[in-house]
Amino acid sequence: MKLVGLVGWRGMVGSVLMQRMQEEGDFDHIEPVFFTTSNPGGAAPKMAKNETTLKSALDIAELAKCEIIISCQGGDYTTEVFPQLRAAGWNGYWIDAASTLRMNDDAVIVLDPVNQAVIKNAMARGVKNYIGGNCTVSCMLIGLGGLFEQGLVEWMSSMTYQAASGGGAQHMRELLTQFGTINGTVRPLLDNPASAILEIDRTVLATQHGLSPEETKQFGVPLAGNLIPWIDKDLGNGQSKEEWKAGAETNKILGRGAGFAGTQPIPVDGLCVRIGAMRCHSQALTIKLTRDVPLDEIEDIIGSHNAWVKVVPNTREASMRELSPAAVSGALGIPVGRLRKMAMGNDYLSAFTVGDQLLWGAAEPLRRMLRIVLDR
Ligand SMILES: NC(=O)C1=CN([C@@H]2O[C@H](COP(=O)(O)OP(=O)(O)OC[C@H]3O[C@@H](n4cnc5c(N)ncnc54)[C@H](OP(=O)(O)O)[C@@H]3O)[C@@H](O)[C@H]2O)C=CC1
Ligand SMILES: N[C@@H](CC(=O)OP(=O)(O)O)C(=O)O
Repeated sequence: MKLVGLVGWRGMVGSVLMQRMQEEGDFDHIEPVFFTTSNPGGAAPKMAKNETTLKSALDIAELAKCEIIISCQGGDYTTEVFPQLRAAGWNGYWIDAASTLRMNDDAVIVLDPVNQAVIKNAMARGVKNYIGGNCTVSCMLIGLGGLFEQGLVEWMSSMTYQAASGGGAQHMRELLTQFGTINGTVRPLLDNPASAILEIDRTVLATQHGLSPEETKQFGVPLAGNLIPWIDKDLGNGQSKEEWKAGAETNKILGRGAGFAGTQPIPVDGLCVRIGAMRCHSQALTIKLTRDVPLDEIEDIIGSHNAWVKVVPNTREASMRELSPAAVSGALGIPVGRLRKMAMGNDYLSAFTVGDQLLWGAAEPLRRMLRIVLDR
């Protein structure tokens, strides 16, 4: 059995990956070696077989024994360790959740229900670096992959509603702490049915403005009862890095644009907004179709693309029940709804989609890439 190094397995993304690997029986097919940056020599988790102690994730010689390494440890780790490993002559498969290597020429962004051909082609060429995509992009493509596959997207605008988990575990905790503080200050008023709603509102606002530096350490500003219309770095041209990824990564996943001779990129752009959801990213999409296709055909194309996408009828009841973070959290299904032709013309389509950003947005594409490598 192949030695598979697992780095970052106890973090938030890593824990979801471990859970999915157990559910799918992936450990039956590998000899796992668990690495750590903080506790070398400690006990490996129960999925360990022969190697029951944790190895140092900075030990290049130990890492190099593995034929495949999966890292969910983060970008700083990849930046530090990956070049050293390759410099030491390691020629194994590197499968990574971090964005560090995504746009490199010798790396493929993996989302096999959408770009299996790109992955297979790269494997045939000897490419060894397979990187999970940005969570918003991956969830969008599992939902709308059918339209891209059929060449129906001329351009797309995505307006996102991204969960706290995108920032990491501490961000989720901070969101809940803020909700708790705010609730605490208005609790007596809420308990009194005769209290004035404007007083409650004033108290909430004063509490948001008065949150301590400790309570806004991760986001920098309140997120509870609020939103933040900027995610990731400022690129200096008015666009956030998260917004740039939508176009850059979508096209790379699809095998279009720069690096893919004879293809033109599909413009994908919009605004990325952080909201107070826990772990599901949602997005409202405006899609300019390359031609006017009847709505029932569009629903068929979207719904039949893969096993996880589900078309939600464009009704109030179905949208409220099936098209929300609370409905989708913890599951692999990607609902797509609010499908309708827009006032701008019959070749303008609206859509809304929601995805668990820790599953299709992070862990699942890596897990499936491991199986592709094992099955090759
Ligand atoms: N968060 C997200 O939504 C997404 C993240 N990613 C990528 O995945 C990387 C990892 O993200 P994420 O899982 O959120 O990071 P975490 O902060 O949850 O975990 C990263 C590492 O922190 C260490 N750690 C320290 N304290 C703890 C603790 N109390 N519990 C668990 N681990 C701890 C662990 O390393 P050790 O065991 O060595 O101490 C762990 O592997 C990101 O940097 C990013 O590159 C990709 C897509 C989405
Ligand atoms: N930036 C995403 C999470 C993430 O980790 O993205 P990436 O893998 O592209 O760095 C968010 O904040 O929601």
